[in-house]
Amino acid sequence: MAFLALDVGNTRLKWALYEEPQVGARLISHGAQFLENIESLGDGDWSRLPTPRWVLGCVVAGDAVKRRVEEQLELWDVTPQWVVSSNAEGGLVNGYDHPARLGSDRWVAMIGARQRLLAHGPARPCVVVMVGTAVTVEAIDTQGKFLGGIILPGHGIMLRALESGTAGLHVPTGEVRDFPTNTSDALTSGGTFAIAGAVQRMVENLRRHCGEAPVVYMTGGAGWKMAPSMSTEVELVESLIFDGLLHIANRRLNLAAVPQQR
Ligand SMILES: Nc1ncnc2c1ncn2[C@@H]1O[C@H](COP(=O)(O)OP(=O)(O)O)[C@@H](O)[C@H]1O
Ligand SMILES: CC(C)(COP(=O)(O)O)[C@@H](O)C(=O)NCCC(=O)O
Ligand SMILES: [K+]
Repeated sequence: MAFLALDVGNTRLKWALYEEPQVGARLISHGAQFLENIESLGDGDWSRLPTPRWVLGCVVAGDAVKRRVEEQLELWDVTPQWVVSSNAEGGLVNGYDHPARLGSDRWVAMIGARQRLLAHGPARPCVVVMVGTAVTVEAIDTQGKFLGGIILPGHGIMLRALESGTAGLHVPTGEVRDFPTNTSDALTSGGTFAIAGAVQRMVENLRRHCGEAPVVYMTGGAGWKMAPSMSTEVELVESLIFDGLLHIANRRLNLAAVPQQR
């Protein structure tokens, strides 16, 4: 009874097909598609998959993109479910002023992070960094309360903003250097340090608040590029959103399977 998990961000749709909607289920297949290529999924990558019985996803790319994804899902006789951030789910309490306005990708990644943390040891504070189109850095306390988080531009947006707002910054990608001595390295290092510095600051905020050093998990399409340049120890977990979706599906479907009380 295959389960398809979807993560639709502002740049790419990521998908993963599991043998069942169960934590620890075997991964059958996975992939990613830029949003402009969504229409190729139904006749392409997805046409070769075993039919999923359940589809659960998070989408932050807007309603038009969501509809385009749903069109591709018509390949199968399955109604997708989309996560909406709530007051509490999967061991997390949502401290956002308006919980439903929290990006569902952020919520799902935090659920994946909290479950991972508890599976590996005693409860601790946790920072979750997602490096995608935008970068988000979330703070979760020892009890599993999401205290709040920050949103900053991703590498690509920072560079495009600088390119479009100046005359002299059209240069190839550079290297991350401690002391950059050319424009390319200055831009690449600037973006990287902006993200690394923001993470460092949130780690300090959370350590001060909880009185204990947090675990830091990092995920997102550009996480592998950022991880080596962090000033604090981070664990790169590419599957954080899918882990969260599996956990949510597992809980929801098991609850649904409990016979109704009469
Ligand atoms: N193979 C890749 N293809 C495209 N973008 C990539 C790739 N690897 C890393 N990236 C970077 O990751 C970012 C997109 O990450 P992703 O997690 O897909 O974002 P989102 O969830 O916002 O769609 C891009 O800004 C790009 O810089
Ligand atoms: C912050 C985000 C833009 C991140 O998007 P992404 O980089 O994953 O494409 C997305 O989670 C979003 O639109 N959030 C809604 C606003 C909020 O979380 O406060
Ligand atoms: K994302």
